[in-house]
Amino acid sequence: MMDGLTLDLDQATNGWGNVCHCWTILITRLEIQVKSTNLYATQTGYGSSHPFPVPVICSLTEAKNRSLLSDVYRRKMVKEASETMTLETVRNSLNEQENTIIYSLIDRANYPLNPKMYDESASLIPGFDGSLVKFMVMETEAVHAKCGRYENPEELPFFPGNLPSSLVPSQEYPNILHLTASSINMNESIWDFYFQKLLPLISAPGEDGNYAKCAASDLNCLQALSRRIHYGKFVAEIKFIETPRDYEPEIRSQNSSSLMKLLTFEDVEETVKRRVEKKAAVYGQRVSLVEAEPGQKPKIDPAVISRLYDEWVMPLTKKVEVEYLLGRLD
Ligand SMILES: O=C(O)C(=O)C[C@]1(C(=O)O)C=C[C@@H](O)C=C1
Repeated sequence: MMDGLTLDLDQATNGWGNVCHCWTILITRLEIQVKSTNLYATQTGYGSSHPFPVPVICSLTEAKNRSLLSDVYRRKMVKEASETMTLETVRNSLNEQENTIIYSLIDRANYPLNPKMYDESASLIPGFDGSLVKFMVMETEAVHAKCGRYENPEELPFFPGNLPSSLVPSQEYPNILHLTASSINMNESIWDFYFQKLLPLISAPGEDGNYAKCAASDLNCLQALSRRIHYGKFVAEIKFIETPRDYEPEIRSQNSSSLMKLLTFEDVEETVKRRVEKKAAVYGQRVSLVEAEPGQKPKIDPAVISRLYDEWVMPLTKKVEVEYLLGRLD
């Protein structure tokens, strides 16, 4: 029997209380054992077992109100995630996310503008004070919240007020971000540019009344754009971790414009603009088994996608990066 600290299993394992046989996880320097209804934590690496230092357990429990087990496990995942994430891997993720954005916009371009859907005073939903699209987004976000969507640090709601809590068992996301990340939400700006600037550029004027599908398509576009832009938090974290000495003085002096300069790579931005334009041309092709008529237009104007990135997506991503860095040492 090892030396150790005995904790109530339910409290310690956050409801993983049905474990009834010996179960061991080895986490770098810590060995956690769950036996029957007790959890034992010891430091490993010494010939014999040593008690886990009580102050650490207390501070974790108090600070996070989470179990020792899941907290240590979370730290392990964070460590692994931050070891595997590099500027190259986060840029690869941004590259992948372009595909989702472009496909979603191509889908939205299948419908006309449908302006009535966005009219706050059209009263399309009895008893709801707002547009149909707002209703669709709010209701969908409520269902997604119940299914745990916003527990994921990559996902942010457009209407965060009064969202229901998650009903599903808590999922441990390998969140490498500093706590300041949770206070950054640019969705209001995304909502504004999407409806006011972008939508008129990708959809033809007119109404087809296909509101449910069209609003669902809007939501897909909004979510894809939001995820991409807020991914700037991860990009900023990696940049900070890779060269903290460059960033620390500017963060301490809260110098936003210097931070902006430090994190800007104009050559990368040019590559992104050219790449998304090319992707839009390829993904938006009309495929036919007979010879295509000459001069057929793609489903979406590739120049609009390049402009989307130039004027809105990349500037907002950088704004997220700056905001994140400003709070990175808090
Ligand atoms: O790749 C980076 O370094 C990023 O910060 C991402 C990003 C972008 O939004 O695509 C933003 C700023 C840089 O100037 C280049 C590209």
